Amino acid sequence: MLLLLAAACVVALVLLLYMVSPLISPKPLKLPGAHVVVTGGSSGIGKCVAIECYKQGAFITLIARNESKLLQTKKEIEKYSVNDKQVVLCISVDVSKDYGHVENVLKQAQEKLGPVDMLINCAGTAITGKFEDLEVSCFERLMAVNYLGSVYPSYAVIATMKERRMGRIVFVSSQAGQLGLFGYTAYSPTKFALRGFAEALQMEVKPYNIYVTVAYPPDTDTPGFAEESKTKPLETKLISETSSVCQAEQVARVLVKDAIQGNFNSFMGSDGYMLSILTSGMSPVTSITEALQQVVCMGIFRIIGLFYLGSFDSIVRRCMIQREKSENTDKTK
Ligand SMILES: NC(=O)C1=CN([C@@H]2O[C@H](COP(=O)(O)OP(=O)(O)OC[C@H]3O[C@@H](n4cnc5c(N)ncnc54)[C@H](OP(=O)(O)O)[C@@H]3O)[C@@H](O)[C@H]2O)C=CC1
Ligand SMILES: CCCCCCCCCCCCCCCC(=O)[C@@H](N)CO
Repeated sequence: MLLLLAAACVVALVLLLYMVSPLISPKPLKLPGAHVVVTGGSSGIGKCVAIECYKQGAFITLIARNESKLLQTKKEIEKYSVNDKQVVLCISVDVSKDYGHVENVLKQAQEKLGPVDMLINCAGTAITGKFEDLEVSCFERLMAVNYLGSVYPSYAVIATMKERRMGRIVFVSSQAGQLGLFGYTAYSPTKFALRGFAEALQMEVKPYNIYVTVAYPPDTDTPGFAEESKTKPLETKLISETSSVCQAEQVARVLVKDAIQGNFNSFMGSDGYMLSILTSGMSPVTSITEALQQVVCMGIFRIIGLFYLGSFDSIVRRCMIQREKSENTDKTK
């Protein structure tokens, strides 16, 4: 009897250890003196992320295509220096085209500023429209920029990070990478893809003390967002209004904090919180409180989510009826 009890205790202890081991929080990354690479660093969220890291004492490499925009942003960032050693390096490259090119420029950056401590994959773009209205080439282009454009820089830095047994890699997904919405047939899959990639990569690199973060920002006031809004279908606009437009500085602050702490999930606001719990699936956890919240809240958030889905369906239906009506009146004219 005693033996049985002892065996049960051992089994319980082993099970507990298995459950708790993935919950151990990593040691925060120290930003002062660190080398942070930000792709898409010349505009919007990427620019604010670069400023946030620079303010905390990091050395920055900005990556984007347009050189004059890069130089202008470099000047802007340099206003926030906290010591006279800090450097902002600019590199013009398309992250989505040629892997060899991306590898070369990252090698150059590491020769100048040392090995990369944190890579933030922010380069990306959105095209919205009804499925049949989008050109087929959009699907390839968005996958290339948003997905492969994050894989290539990560591939170029991972070996050194593993050797050094430290590092952070951040992927900027989107709330549209947590649920598919009207108008986002080309964009959403690229952001979902980042999540799958990040989960697989995190499992590989965790024993090397490298932590991966996926950020899911809501609509954010940036030049990219302004551009996207010009051609957005009415349905997408109305559905998106469910959650408010954020400031890029705010998104950047949260993202950098989560990346430093090594949190897998980075979200903002109350719907961001609900979505992240609801879509946590088999993604890694980085704290016991996070795990508990997922276990307790998932069911109730699903119920709330069903109301959201109902309202989205009704928006789409109303827009369709409206459109058909106006088409009919056009015909009778
Ligand atoms: N704004 C929003 O509402 C949201 C945005 N996001 C995501 O956040 C990221 C940043 O968005 P946002 O700040 O709005 O975008 P912006 O359009 O304002 O900035 C995009 C940046 O990426 C660079 N970039 C674009 N394509 C490439 C490329 N092929 N190679 C290298 N650099 C490139 C741009 O520079 P250049 O053109 O000179 O190359 C620019 O620096 C994107 O991944 C976006 O999907 C996620 C959720 C919401
Ligand atoms: C319990 C569940 C709550 C669910 C709330 C859902 C709210 C949905 C709003 C979706 C907004 C879409 C953001 C896309 C942003 C983006 O990536 C583009 N702007 C890129 O430029």
